[in-house]
Amino acid sequence: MKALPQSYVARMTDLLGEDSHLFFKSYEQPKTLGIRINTLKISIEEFLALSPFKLEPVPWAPQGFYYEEDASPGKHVFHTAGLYYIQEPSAMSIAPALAPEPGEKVLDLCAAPGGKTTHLAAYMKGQGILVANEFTASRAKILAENVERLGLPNAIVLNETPARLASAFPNWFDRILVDAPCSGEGMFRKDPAACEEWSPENVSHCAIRQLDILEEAAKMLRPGGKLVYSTCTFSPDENESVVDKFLERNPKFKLLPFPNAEFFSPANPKWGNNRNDLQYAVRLWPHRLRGEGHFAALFEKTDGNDTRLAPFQTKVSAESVSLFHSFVRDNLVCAPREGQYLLQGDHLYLLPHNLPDLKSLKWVRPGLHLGELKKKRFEPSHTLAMTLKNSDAVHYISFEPDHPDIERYLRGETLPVEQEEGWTLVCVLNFPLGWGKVVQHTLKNHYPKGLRIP
Ligand SMILES: C[S@@+](CC[C@H](N)C(=O)[O-])C[C@H]1O[C@@H](n2cnc3c(N)ncnc32)[C@H](O)[C@@H]1O
Repeated sequence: MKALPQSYVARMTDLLGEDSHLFFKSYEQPKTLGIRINTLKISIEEFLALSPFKLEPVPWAPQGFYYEEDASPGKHVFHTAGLYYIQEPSAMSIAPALAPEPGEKVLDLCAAPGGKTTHLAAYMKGQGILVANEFTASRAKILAENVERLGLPNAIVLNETPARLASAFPNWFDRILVDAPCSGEGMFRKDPAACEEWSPENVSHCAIRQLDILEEAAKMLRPGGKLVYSTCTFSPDENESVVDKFLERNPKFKLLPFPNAEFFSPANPKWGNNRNDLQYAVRLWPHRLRGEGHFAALFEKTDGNDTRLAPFQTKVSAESVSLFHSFVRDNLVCAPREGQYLLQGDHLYLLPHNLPDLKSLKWVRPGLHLGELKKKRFEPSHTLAMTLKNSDAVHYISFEPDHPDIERYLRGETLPVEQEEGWTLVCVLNFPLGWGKVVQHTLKNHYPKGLRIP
C-alpha cells in the first residue's frame, strides 16, 4: 500500500479523533473480497451446494459472500455462465436498500461496470424496466457485457449525460440509484490507483459534480419514488454536505432511515450543517465492518407531478418477426417474452412494453438483443442464450465444469457430438454458456469471437 496523502491523513485524523488509529490500522488489513450470487440464474442454496469456493455470508446482502484470497472466482466457468458477480462486499449494501419490485421502472444513473445494476436486477426478477446508464462510452460497453453475462432480460443500456436523460424521462422512474463518481477514498486499500489520483481539488470537483447529478436525478423521480445516493469516499464535502445542499434546494425530498442500518454507522449531522435527519444516512467504515468505505442515503420524493410519456413507436417488418417466431417454434420450448420489437439494421431487439421513445438518446442496448436476420433465416444472439435456461431449449448439451470440451468450446473450437441437428445451447451443469449449431455430428461454435479464450 502506497503512503496516504498527507492532507488526507490530517483531515481523517481531525474528523475521527480517537477512532483514527483504528481507521488507519485498517489499511494494514487485506482488502475484502466478495461474490454475489446471481439469483436470476441460480438460487442461493443451489449455488452453495455446488460452490467451488469456501464462502462466508455478507451480513447485509442475502446474495453476498466473502471468499478467500487464494480463490480465483473470475477464472471459473461459473463466472462465464453468469452465476455470480465479483463485488466488493460494502457495495452490496446499496441494492437491498433501494429494493426495486418486479414490474417497476428503475434507473441506475452511474452504472458501469454494473455491480449495482445487476444486483438491482435480481430484485426485479426480470420484470419491469431497468435503465442502466453510463456517461463514459468505453465503460458503457463493459456495463453491457456484464448485463449480458448475467442474463438481464429487461435492461436497457444507455450512454448519456444525466441532463439529457432528465429531459427524456421527467418524473417517470419509481426508483433511482445515483452511485456517484467520487474521489474514491474508500477504495485506497482495494485500488492503489485511487490513492495516487487523489487531490483536495478533485474532492471539491467531485462534490460539485455529485450535486449536479443528483439534481438531474431528482427531476426523473415520480412522486412517492425512492432514490439512493451513494459514494465510496469518506470526505464529508462529498457526502453529508452534498445531502444537506440537495435537501436545501429540493424541499420535495426527505431522508428515510437507511435499510439494514444496524450493520452500519450513522452519518454525522455535524459534517452536514447539523441537519438532524442526516443520522438516517449511513457510513460504512473499514475499521467497523468487513468491507471497504462507503456512504449511502435513501430519499423519498414526497410531492410533484407524475408524467405519462408516449411509448416508443417501433416499426418492424412482418417478415422479420415471422423469422424470429419460426426460430422460437423450432428451437425453444418457452414462449417468446412479452414486449415490442425493434429492428436496427438486421438486428432484432425486444423492448419492454411502455418504454418511452429512445430515438434521441445514445444507447448501447435498447432492449434485449434477440438476434440477427440473415438471408431469410434468424440467427439467435449470445445475449438471448444468456437469458435462457437449458430447459427452454429444444436441444442442449451440458458438461461438467472440468470437462475438457468446456474449454474447447470457450476457445471457439468445433466439437464432435451425438446430438440431433439444430441450434443447441451449450451448458455447464445445465447453465448456458452460449449457442452452437449441430450439423452432421459436429457442433459449430457460435460463442462470440470477442469473448473467446485466446
Ligand atoms: C462509482 S462508479 C459506478 C459504479 C457502479 N454503480 C457499479 O456498482 O458497478 C461511477 C460512474 O459514474 C460515471 N461518471 C463519470 N462522470 C459522470 C457524470 N458527469 N455523470 C454521470 N456519471 C458519471 C463514471 O464513469 C463511473 O462509471
